[in-house]
Amino acid sequence: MHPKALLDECTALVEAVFRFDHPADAVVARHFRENKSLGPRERGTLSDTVYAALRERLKFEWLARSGSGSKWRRLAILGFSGDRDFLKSALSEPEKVWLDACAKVREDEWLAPHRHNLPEWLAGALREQVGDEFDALAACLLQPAPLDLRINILKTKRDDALAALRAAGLKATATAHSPWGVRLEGKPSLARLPAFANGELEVQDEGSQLLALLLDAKRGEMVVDFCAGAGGKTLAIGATMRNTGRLYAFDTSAHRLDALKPRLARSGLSNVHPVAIAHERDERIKRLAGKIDRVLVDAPCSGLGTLRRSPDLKWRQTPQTVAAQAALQRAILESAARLLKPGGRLVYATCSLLREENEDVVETFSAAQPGFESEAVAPLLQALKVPDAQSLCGAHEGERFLRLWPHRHLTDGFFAAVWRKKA
Ligand SMILES: C[S@@+](CC[C@H](N)C(=O)[O-])C[C@H]1O[C@@H](n2cnc3c(N)ncnc32)[C@H](O)[C@@H]1O
Repeated sequence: MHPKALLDECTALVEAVFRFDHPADAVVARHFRENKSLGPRERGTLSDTVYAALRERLKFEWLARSGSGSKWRRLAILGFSGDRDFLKSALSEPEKVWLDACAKVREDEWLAPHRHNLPEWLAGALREQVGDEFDALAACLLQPAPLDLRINILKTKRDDALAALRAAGLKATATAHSPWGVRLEGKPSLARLPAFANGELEVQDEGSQLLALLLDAKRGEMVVDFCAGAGGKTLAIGATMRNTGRLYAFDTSAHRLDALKPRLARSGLSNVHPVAIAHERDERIKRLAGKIDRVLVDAPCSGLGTLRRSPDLKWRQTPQTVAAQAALQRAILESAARLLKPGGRLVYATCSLLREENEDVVETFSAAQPGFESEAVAPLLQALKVPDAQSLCGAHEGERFLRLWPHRHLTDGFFAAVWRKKA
């Protein structure tokens, strides 16, 4: 594509994504569907440019106050991910002069928001939690996430998977904490690998793998994945159950559960039962009350632990949306808890970094439910032979909760708490 046409296309996509009426990945995917002639390299430039503009929005908007042309074009120029000379061949002379001036702004001229690129309410909440580590956390959230895979333990061993990936020319290493994880360098295309087609590998962040591990579901048990979505954790849990027992995958989105079906077929699991529920108090849940050994509540949340992958969330979430999520999280947790039999394990998890969706929800539940005993996470992970389990649980919280931070653990941000239902 001609440089001028590609920059125009980037500008249009930046404008569409910055309406923030839909998730950025959905807007980008729709643009690609509607423009089938775009090649892989052009698609790469378009999505990288849009994501760069989302990540560094405050810095770019500040720079874009000078210059000419539409704001969206200036953001697209600043975020443009392709070759510099290629970009310059699409620019007018005044734009080239402006871009050179932008490159000369010194580090000490930036104000704090231009460095952290977070809305003030979120920067304040994170600073309160991590203190001196705030700059490291903010810098980490501006980087793209690595590509993690989970091996299907029903079909392969990690060493064999690593050897196969390396033989295919990929740079693959074992993840530091998850026993099932493989981290890949770069953004290789995975579709062509036979190990994907035959269900030996799935894409899943290392942190997400640790949540499924923490449930510790066993052979022959009755287990519920209450907010299963497209089944990232369901697949891992089904494999730990060695394809025995019964694993219900509940979700209010039938659409998301539909996306689980081809993944299930690839995985070789036949113990999973997807069930679309109307809401968390659905009749079908009541029928299973008191019969379940383990329940995972991977609650709908702000997703602010995944900003490396979904930087639009920091602009789409507000204190009001977070408060609404927290209310829903409390309702789901309370309802899901009714499923457990005495001695059963309840795991509450989010991919949020905010106390309001994590510790606060947990404290409210514990106070209202004396029949549930809180269990410290670090010893549970140690028993599961997770290396450095204590370091994943945050010294300040007395190792009670899993607390994964992108800058500390190089995973997405995750939280988990565990209870045992008293006999
Ligand atoms: C964090 S996502 C789940 C991700 C999934 N567990 C995975 O590992 O891929 C939260 C899910 O909760 C679902 N959800 C929202 N409200 C719900 C409710 N009231 N009851 C059950 N699930 C709900 C959403 O549709 C969404 O799929």
